[in-house]
Amino acid sequence: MDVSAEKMVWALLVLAVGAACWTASRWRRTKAPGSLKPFSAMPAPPQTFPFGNLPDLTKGKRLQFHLVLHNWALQLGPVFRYNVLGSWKVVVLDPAVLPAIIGRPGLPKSKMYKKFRELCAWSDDFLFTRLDVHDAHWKSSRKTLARAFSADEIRKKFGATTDAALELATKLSALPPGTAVEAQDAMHRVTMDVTLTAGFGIPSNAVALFGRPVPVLEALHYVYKQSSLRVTNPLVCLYERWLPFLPAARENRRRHFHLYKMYEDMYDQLEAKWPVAEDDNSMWGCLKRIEDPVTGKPLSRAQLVPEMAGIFLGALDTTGQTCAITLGLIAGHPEVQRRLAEELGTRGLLATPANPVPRRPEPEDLAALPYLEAVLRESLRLLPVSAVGMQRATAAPVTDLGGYAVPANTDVLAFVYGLQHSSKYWDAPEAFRPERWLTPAPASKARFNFPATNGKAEDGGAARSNLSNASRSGAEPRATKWMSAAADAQDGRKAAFLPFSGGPMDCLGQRLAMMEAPLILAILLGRFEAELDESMGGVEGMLARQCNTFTIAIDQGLHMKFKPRAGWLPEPAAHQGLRSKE
Ligand code: HEM
Repeated sequence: MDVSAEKMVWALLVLAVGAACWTASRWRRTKAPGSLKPFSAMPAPPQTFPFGNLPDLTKGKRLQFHLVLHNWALQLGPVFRYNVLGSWKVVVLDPAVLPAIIGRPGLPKSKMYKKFRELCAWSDDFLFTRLDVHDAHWKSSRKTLARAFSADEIRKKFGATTDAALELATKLSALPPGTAVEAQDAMHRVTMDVTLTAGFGIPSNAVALFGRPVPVLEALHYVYKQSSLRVTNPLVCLYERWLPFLPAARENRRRHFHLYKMYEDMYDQLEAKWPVAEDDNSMWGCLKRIEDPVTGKPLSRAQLVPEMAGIFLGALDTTGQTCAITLGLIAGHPEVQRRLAEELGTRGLLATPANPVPRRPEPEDLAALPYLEAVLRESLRLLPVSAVGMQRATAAPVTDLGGYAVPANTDVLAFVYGLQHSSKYWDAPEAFRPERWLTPAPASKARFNFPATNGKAEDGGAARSNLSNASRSGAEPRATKWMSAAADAQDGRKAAFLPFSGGPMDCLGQRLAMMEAPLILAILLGRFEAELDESMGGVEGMLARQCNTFTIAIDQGLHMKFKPRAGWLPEPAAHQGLRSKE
């Protein structure tokens, strides 16, 4: 055979193999309904008539829905279903199946949101707005908002975050020795100040009011808790709908309207005071530039208030809880705290008698704190704020989920807590071991890093996010990359770590979160030794009180003491952000 004929044979062979792979993958995607196992064959926990599994889900005083699901997953495997009031829900924690839920094209989120809204909201509510990739409005909004999360924009928020954390440090240092502080509340104040002042240009003084109530936070937390309660137990909202004059129903309605009113006020302040310049890529600037995909015009007030509320909601508790929980875990593991202090010391960020006023951190410091990064990752693995995970609903009558046919309109859950606690992917999954993130992958591979991009548009989400780089890198579109990482199911760090979700709808603010959280932690831990208050019963006591109130939280408070480090001279508060009247 001459050379050209041989080349031809090889080319044909390659084409034939390519065609076979393509056909096989098409066949897999369009597998005939008959080749799927029936929905009834999917494992399920035993039910109690007539409420299905409701008694299990509502048992006990705490909202520990994620722990009930985890327990079922241990018994039933990575794809199972449970029943509440006659309606089936599917739970998935198999990385190979997750792309069919949250990858592209994935399942629509809007159907699930519609149900959620019916359960939890009292009007055409402002709480949940961002729908799904099948929605032209979502596309237009995500693309425009991405500029607000570019590396340049995140760098701009570094100063405001530093100010807010330093101001909190000053407040903590003024407390009488041994005072216990509710760490979740303290952290929410910091993230609220950062989001409002640096994100929207709205004056905020939640940290300055430390020790006194902040109405927005109180309203938000009430609404979160009540909404989580109603999702776990839909009977609550049924009887409230039928008996709206009940005191509990009236209180819930009142708080919802209070929160909506606050959002409206916030919008009015912005509209009146902050006209948006062409190059304004603040959150408010980007929101104002979103165009209605149907009319091509900027969004109306009625469309923008929910968008603004969505960002506010996405930014506050998620990062605040992550910081608080990480502090709690560090306080409960003195050896981790010691090692962190050493690392901060190498950068001049630790208060000591020889360094009484640690310098202000610079953006570049974060990339040089690999152990802090490992601690944060481990905290996001052990207690991910979105513990229950990503909820979607099937659109088509038969969807292939792990080989099972799932009927249309079924709720499906990509169960993050179960995935991140699976012994299939993690050694000793219940242990807090930051070291698992240090080897064998060098810490330099993924880090807190937001290089200047000179205004180039980019998605602030996973494409270039720090934590998710473990599973995504290079130029490949992120959904594809993430899916192939999911297929590489042996390394938990690649396949089974989704605190910010995955696929096209992943967290838009993750890069901001991964600037805020380590910076706040570095500032506080450089100045204080964190301790759990005796009332917590140690780290075991803290973990036993984990609950779900929209984000994961520690029920009845995460009470901690912050002992100033020897030699530290507290800096005067240098809050340079916008202040509102106290
Ligand atoms: C540690 C902190 C955070 C965690 C763990 C977290 C986690 C998540 C998760 C799990 C989702 C759901 C994605 C899905 O449904 O597939 C999400 C969505 C979102 N997050 Fe975050 N988040 C955090 C911080 C933030 C911050 C600081 C912002 C800033 C505004 C933010 C903005 C958003 C937005 C806008 C979405 C909706 C994305 C979309 O629909 O396209 N998040 N986040």
